Amino acid sequence: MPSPPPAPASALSLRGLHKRFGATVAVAGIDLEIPTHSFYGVVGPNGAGKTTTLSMATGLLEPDAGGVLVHGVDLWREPAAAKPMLGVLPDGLHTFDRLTGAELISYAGLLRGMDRDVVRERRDDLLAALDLRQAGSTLVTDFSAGMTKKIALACALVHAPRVLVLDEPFEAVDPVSAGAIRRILQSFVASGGTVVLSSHVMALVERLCDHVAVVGGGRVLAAGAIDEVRAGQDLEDRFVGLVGDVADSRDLAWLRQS
Ligand SMILES: Nc1ncnc2c1ncn2[C@@H]1O[C@H](COP(=O)(O)OP(=O)(O)OP(=O)(O)O)[C@@H](O)[C@H]1O
Repeated sequence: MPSPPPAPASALSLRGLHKRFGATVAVAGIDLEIPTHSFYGVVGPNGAGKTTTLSMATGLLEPDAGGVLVHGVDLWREPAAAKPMLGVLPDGLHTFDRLTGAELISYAGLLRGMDRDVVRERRDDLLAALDLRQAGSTLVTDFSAGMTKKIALACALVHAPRVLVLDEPFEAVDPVSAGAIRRILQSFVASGGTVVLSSHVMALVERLCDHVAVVGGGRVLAAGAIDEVRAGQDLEDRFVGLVGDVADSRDLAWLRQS
C-alpha cells in the first residue's frame, strides 16, 4: 500500500523506521512527525534507539525498512535534494582532527558548495558566537570534548540548514557555552527553523523544547506537545513512568565505608 503523503507542516517525517544489528533490534518501527518550526526533544533510556533513529533520519545509517522525508523530500531516494536542508551533529563524531577548528568549519562550508567569502565570514561569526576564537588555530585533535562538540555544531550550522538534528548537543559543554548554544538554537527556531535534539537532561528538554518524544526499546512510547506528554507531571517522573525504573536496585553493601 503506498504511504500517505507527508503532512505539509512536517519538517521531518519518520515513517516506519526499523533497524537491526545482528540479533539486536535497535529500532522496531518508529513513526514521528516533527512539525516545522518546532523545538523537538527525543529522550529515552540508554540503548533505547535514539542515536540509531537520528542516524537513519539524517542519511548516516540506512534503515532496514521505512523512510524519511525532509520537508516532503525523500531523504533516501533524493539525498542530493534533501541533505542540503539538514544540519547534523552526529553522536561520537569522527572528524578530520589534523585540521584546525577554523579549517574544519571552512571545509564543512566548502563541501556544501558555499562561496569562499561567505564561508570565511560565517566561520568567524561561529567561532566568536561559540567562544572558540582561540580554538580556531588549534588542531581538533588537541580539543577538549566540549570544544569538539562546539566545532561540530559550528560545522552543522555553517550552511544555514532548515532543520538541525543534534545528538546530545549539550553533552560535555560548559554552562556558559551551553547558554550560547541555547540562544543560537532558540533564535534559529524563532526565525522559522526546526531543531530536533536528543538529551538525557529532562530539565533542559523541558526548558527548551515545545515537543518531545519518549523512546524506549526502539519504539515511541509517547510523543507530542510537551504539555500533552507530561500529562500534569514533570517530565522526569513521566519518563520514569513510561520507561520503568531500574528493575534490580540492589544494595551495594560492599561499597560502604563504615
Ligand atoms: N553499530 C552497532 N552495532 C551493534 N549494535 C548496535 C550498534 N549501534 C547501536 N547498537 C545497539 O542498538 C541499540 C540502540 O542503540 P542506540 O545507540 O541507538 O541507543 P541510544 O538510545 O542512543 O542510547 P544512549 O542513550 O546510551 O546513547 C543498543 O542495544 C545498542 O547496543
